Amino acid sequence: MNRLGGIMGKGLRYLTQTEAIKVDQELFNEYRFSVDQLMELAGLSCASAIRSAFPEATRVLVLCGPGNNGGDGLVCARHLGLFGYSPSVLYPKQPDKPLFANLVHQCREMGIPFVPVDAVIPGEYQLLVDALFGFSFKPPIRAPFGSLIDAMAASSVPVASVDVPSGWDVEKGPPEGVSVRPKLLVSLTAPKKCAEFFDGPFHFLGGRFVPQKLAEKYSLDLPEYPGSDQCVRI
Ligand SMILES: NC(=O)C1=CN([C@@H]2O[C@H](COP(=O)(O)OP(=O)(O)OC[C@H]3O[C@@H](n4cnc5c(N)ncnc54)[C@H](O)[C@@H]3O)[C@@H](O)[C@H]2O)[C@H](O)CC1
Ligand SMILES: [K+]
Repeated sequence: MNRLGGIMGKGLRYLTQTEAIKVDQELFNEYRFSVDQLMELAGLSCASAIRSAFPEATRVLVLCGPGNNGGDGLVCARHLGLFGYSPSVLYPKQPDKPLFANLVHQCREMGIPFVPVDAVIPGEYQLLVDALFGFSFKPPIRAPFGSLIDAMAASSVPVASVDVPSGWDVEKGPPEGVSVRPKLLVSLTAPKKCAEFFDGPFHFLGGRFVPQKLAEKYSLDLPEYPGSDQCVRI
């Protein structure tokens, strides 16, 4: 156990950006998972970690980016709704692909509001879910995301980051100056190198879909997930 009650993996490995992309590609190509399958489990694990870390929050704003990290955010929003939270989604750049259009449709049909894009995040939320960028992010940030990341960084509302705190270099961590400082980080599959700079109280591992053979190939040495839980505190 670590000082905050989490389970320490013996030698939990922190992945480089290249390794994270390679593991992801192997899941799709060698193991023939579809992106929908993995995204569903990734987003569910994020919602589960949020339920563990922030059981009292009700109004949650999920900020979704243009890639699969944003897709995880949409799935997470849907599960947060099912868990009894009141999520809203901010989704400035919606890709023109059926996967994302379907996730948006599901959220809308389940009564989840999509809020207009605004650089100012109103104080009516109790939690911000940062699903803007994950392991494919390459600085510098392009519009309109810079102002959103600045607004998140300046907000007094706690932030829960999906996989990588947005705006952070995937390996080198937070940029100089003001940056997003999440209270909760949900590392998916395995933590990325930037997670070594995470200093918030809650670090969870999620994305419980990694085949043993793949974990061994990359020496991931993942901690055991308790029972049927979708996430584990690390
Ligand atoms: N194996 C797993 O663990 C799985 C993780 N999942 C999630 O997928 C993301 C990675 O998704 P990907 O689509 O590869 O990338 P991102 O979402 O990080 O972003 C790509 C998106 O962002 C744009 N972009 C990149 N850099 C910038 C920039 N500087 N400014 C503006 N925009 C930028 C780029 O053009 C793309 O549009 C991973 O982290 C997990 O969250 C899967 O859901 C399941 C498998
Ligand atoms: K993120």
